[in-house]
Amino acid sequence: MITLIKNGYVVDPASAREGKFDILIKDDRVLKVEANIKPDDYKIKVDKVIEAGGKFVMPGFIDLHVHLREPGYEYKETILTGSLAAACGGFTTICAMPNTNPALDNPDTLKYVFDQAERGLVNIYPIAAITKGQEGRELNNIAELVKAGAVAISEDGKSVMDTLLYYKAMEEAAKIGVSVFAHCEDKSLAADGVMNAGEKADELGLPGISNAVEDIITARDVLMAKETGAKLHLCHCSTKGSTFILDMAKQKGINITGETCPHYFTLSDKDIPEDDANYKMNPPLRSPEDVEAIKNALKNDILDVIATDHAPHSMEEKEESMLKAPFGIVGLETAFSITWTELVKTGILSYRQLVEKMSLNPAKILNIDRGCIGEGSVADIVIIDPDKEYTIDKNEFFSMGKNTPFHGKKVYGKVLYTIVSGQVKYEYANS
Ligand SMILES: NC(=O)N[C@@H](CC(=O)O)C(=O)O
Ligand SMILES: [Zn+2]
Repeated sequence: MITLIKNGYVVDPASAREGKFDILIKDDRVLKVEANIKPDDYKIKVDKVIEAGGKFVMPGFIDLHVHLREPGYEYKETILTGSLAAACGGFTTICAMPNTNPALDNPDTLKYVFDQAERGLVNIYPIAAITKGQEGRELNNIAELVKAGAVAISEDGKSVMDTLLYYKAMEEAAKIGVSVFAHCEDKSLAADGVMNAGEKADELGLPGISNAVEDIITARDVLMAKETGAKLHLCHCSTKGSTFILDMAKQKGINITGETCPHYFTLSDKDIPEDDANYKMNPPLRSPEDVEAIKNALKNDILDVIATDHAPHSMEEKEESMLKAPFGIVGLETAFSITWTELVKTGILSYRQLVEKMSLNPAKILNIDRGCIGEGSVADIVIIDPDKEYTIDKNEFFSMGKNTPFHGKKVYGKVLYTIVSGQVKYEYANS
């Protein structure tokens, strides 16, 4: 199968290519990237031509932080529906977090995820839990889980509060060379908080979560990464303090990367209109000052990754008050357009930086051969109309989760095609 993508504006930081190019794909691989490819010159018969007409062509996005809810919470999302949402959002690879039921803490459950993923539309890589049942008491056999296909280890949903246990996990991770994805939250300090501590929480009469809840564990985890030599990746950074710690750690040569999510550079706690659980996620929406710090850290490449933390829940669960509803919002189908609108169109990020943070850097962190459009690389590609304006409508999501604070938001940037291993897995109906 030979596919030719013609006249795309290619942005590929890995090869330092940016400009008008054609891309020739043979089966699952990129064969050639050149201006004005004439297949006849290579005596090649093209089966499919995609006329990109100047639209953006980028390496498929890679999401390091997705909750697929399977096994155990299929009423919220399944691996199949999550993968549909991913393809629609331009993601060709997603990482599944381990807080399922049972947790991804044993090879059999990992195998179950891989089996389900076969039916999915995109590449799905599981992240294994650090402790048995994510209960924070007993370490899993990390080597065995990595051998079974886990691309990273994480206790996401919570922190490993037992410092000695986490230290041992980091030592083991360092030995094996697998990344540790850290959800930084001091549970005792967070207490029963449901939103950012501050005026808005007071106004709504809701218990708050201070920045220190995140910053204290961020500092602890960074220090442990320094001592153990583990590769640490900070999940969903939301505070000014965490970006400061990340910056310092990088300056000291600690092996560390950091991610944030679109909601943390778009919304602050001031934007929460009322007690509405579509604005409830962990960590919470912070102050406008934190939002500015997150944007600056992205601009200055202190934050390396934009992930979604796609966390679907059922309508019934999210119709509850903020006190009762579970933490989390969906993000796979809105991440690109929000990032494009809020950061690229405003000049905060360049095209190159967007691709680095949504594709190349995640690939590097996972140590996988993706995130680029070089000759010989896997043909995971997304084609985007940067000028298409539309209104986010949760009812159009492929995801089973409709829990988003972005319903009704006007955005730019529509995914036209998502190509996984040379095959078109999603095509926008009106393109
Ligand atoms: N982020 C959230 O608010 N929720 C996540 C857990 C997590 O990523 O910490 C979930 O699993 O629902
Ligand atoms: Zn988390």
